[in-house]
Amino acid sequence: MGRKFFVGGNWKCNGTTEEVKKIVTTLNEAQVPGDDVVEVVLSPPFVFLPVVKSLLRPDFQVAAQNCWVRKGGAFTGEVSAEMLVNLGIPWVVLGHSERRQLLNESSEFVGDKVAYALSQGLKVIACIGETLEQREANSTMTVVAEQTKAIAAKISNWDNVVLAYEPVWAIGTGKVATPAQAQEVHDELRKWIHQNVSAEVAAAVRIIYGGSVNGANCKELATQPDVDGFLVGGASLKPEFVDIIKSATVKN
Ligand SMILES: O=C(CO)COP(=O)(O)O
Repeated sequence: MGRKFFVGGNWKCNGTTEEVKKIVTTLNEAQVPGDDVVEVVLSPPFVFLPVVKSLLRPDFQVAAQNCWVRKGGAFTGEVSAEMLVNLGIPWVVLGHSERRQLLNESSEFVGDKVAYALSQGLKVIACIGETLEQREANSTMTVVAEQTKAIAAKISNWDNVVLAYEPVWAIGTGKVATPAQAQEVHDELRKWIHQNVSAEVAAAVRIIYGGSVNGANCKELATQPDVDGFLVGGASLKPEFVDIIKSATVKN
């Protein structure tokens, strides 16, 4: 059983209603492989989720960029997993490095969020990745294993999890990981999952790459055997996102 290619578009904290509608129109008109070949998930800011969901072609899905760690209640400014389910939002991005770094989300907190979101029926794009300092200190695998372990410790079913390897030094920098660098970490991560979770999960879980992916570099990255797709930031706001979706065809 092959792993279906996965392309996520993380719009981060960008967009106006007009811009959002324009991106959706471009994507709706694009000729791309069917959803039997590639799973496409767009992640607009919370406030645009309803409009994107209502206008978007039915073969594409939507994701929130975060949700609260437990059941909703007196948590001003937060959005709960239950609310996303109530709105028919199937996916959520959790543990993005921008939240880990700027908002001090710890690996344990991210693990708790992943577990709670899954328990409510959401599918999760769980992000991990090392900083430049950590890579230069040769601790890439230690870091991503620690981040993955904090998730593995809290969940027992990985069916609804996509793991996004996003090296922090490659995010928004134009400094994309080489295909060999991405493949090396994805391969190591799969081995870690084989040893620490199970052979079945290791074979089935999709590990996608994120960090300066664009229309020009996506194909070569996609040829790597353990790269099962992408989580795209900046380029997901541009028409070249269509080319990134089309890179799924290199797997077939
Ligand atoms: O953080 C990212 C996706 O979640 C990657 O962002 P860029 O593609 O802009 O580098």
